Amino acid sequence: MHDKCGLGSYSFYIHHCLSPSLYVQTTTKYFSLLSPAKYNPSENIAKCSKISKITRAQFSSYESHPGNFPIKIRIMASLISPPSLNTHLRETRFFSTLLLPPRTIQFQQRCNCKNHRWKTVRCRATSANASPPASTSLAKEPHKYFDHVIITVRAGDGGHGAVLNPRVKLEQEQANKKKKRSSLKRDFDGSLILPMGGHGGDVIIYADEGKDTLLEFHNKSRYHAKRGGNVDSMGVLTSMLRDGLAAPTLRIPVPVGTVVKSKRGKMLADLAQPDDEVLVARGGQGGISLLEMPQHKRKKVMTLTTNVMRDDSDKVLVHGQPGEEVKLELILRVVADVGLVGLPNAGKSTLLAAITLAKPDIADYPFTTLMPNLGRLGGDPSLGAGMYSSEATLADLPGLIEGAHLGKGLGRNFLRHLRRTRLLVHVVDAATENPINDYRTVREELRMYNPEYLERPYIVILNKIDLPEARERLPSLTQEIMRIGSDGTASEPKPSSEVPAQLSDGDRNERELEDYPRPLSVVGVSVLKGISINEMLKEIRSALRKCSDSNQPLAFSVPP
Ligand SMILES: Nc1nc2c(ncn2[C@@H]2O[C@H](COP(=O)(O)OP(=O)(O)OP(=O)(O)O)[C@@H](O)[C@H]2O)c(=O)[nH]1
Repeated sequence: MHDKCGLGSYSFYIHHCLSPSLYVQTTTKYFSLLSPAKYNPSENIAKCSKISKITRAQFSSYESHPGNFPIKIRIMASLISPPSLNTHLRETRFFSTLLLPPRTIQFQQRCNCKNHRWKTVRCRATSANASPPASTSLAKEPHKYFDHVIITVRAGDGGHGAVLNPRVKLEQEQANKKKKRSSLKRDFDGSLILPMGGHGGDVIIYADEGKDTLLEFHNKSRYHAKRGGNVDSMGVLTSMLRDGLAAPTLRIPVPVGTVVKSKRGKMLADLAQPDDEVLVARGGQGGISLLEMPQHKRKKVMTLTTNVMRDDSDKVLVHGQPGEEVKLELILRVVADVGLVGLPNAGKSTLLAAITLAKPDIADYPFTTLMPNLGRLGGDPSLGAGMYSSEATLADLPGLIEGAHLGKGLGRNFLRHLRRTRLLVHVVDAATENPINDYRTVREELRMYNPEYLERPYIVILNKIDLPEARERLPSLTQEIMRIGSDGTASEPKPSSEVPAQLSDGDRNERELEDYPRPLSVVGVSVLKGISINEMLKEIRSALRKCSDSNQPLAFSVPP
């Protein structure tokens, strides 16, 4: 609960299921101004009757998370049709203090039992701008939340124009005109250029290299840009009047590789490069200013300017336009050239730490890695100018186990992070009971997720050859792995875009692991003890160059 709440929007977390016929009954004298209001789910809006000075209040944004409480209802209170700008400002200040502080709120819900027609539901109120209570599961299980979130953004409303009284200004100006001197600016058609309310702030989402995950958006899922400034006037036309200040654009940073979708699933942008950005909500336009004239003077003044307010309906033009509000789905797809896959404990994180500056968690228990870790692999200086072609970003993904595609272990959601990779590095623990079986298990899980992954070029790293049982088996394991797969396509990988055209879905499902390409190479290493690391690096770099030569889809363009 937050003490500081002004005029604006509030979130009510209701720890009970609510029926659609919801009536609001509040306990504090402040909120009782809003009651009773009927929530209408079909329109998603409910208007309060005009009570006291609050002329409009509405429910908006009814969000229900299936099987997951609380239900969130936002109430917005605002004024309509202020008689003039000055009174509007006074009233806004008045309400800001009047609404302090809403503490508890009771909702009454229709009850099924005969004795009680109404059931009272007590709720907590927080400011919509403040963070909702931090979810414990978010802290305990970040891997479930780091790459997907739904947020709501609202652009700023336009600032209000002003209703101005020209008093003697226009007559004065007429006299000045005769002397060829004018203090008021005019448009080409002769109408006065009167000040406008400031434009509401837009909302932009941009890719920031400093961000890794979408976790913070689970704590704060609503973003509001500021509203434009009102025209600062005392209601009198002077040549000193200025436009209201435009509100700054609200820029929301997200990790590189974030896909922005509208709530209906329409793709808005793929922010795959640093500083890529997308405008997601436009701020409202500022209101215009008009001259207020008594009826008998109107005809005369309208010969001088068209900016004369004719009737009450013109007042709408003085109000700033509301800013757009949109619900967005953010999906993070890690941007990496190389994806490390393998069973838990195979040594993927140790490998990443050995060849890049990344510092992932390493431990001898499964699922140490909960979220993808990224590391940057430098180019090979011996290649001269071509060294940049072997630079790459490596992503260490959480381990896969048999049945991951059915949700076992950490599930298979991480596999979406392989989508942008152009090379896979399959790490196999060569010291286990049956490394070939382990290898097949992971390949099978990849196939179940997306058969296209098996057509990507890949190399196999047989790890832990410092251990005697692994060292002895290395030649036979290498041979056996090279036997699994078909010829040709691995050494000359086809662009992934070509593959769906060649194969129908039915064909893909019937294909065995043996029908997919063989690895480009199999290398035995010990990443912990530093055995054959250089040989492994050579293979990774040469595979990367082959991918570039064959125009594989790149995670992002390699620097020239
Ligand atoms: N003997 C030996 N142990 C290794 C080697 N590489 C890694 N290990 C050990 O294997 C264990 C697991 O290593 P990780 O790098 O955490 O394995 P991972 O594949 O990232 O595991 P998850 O995070 O569960 O996916 C750690 O105790 C490492 O010290 C190696 O070359 N030789």
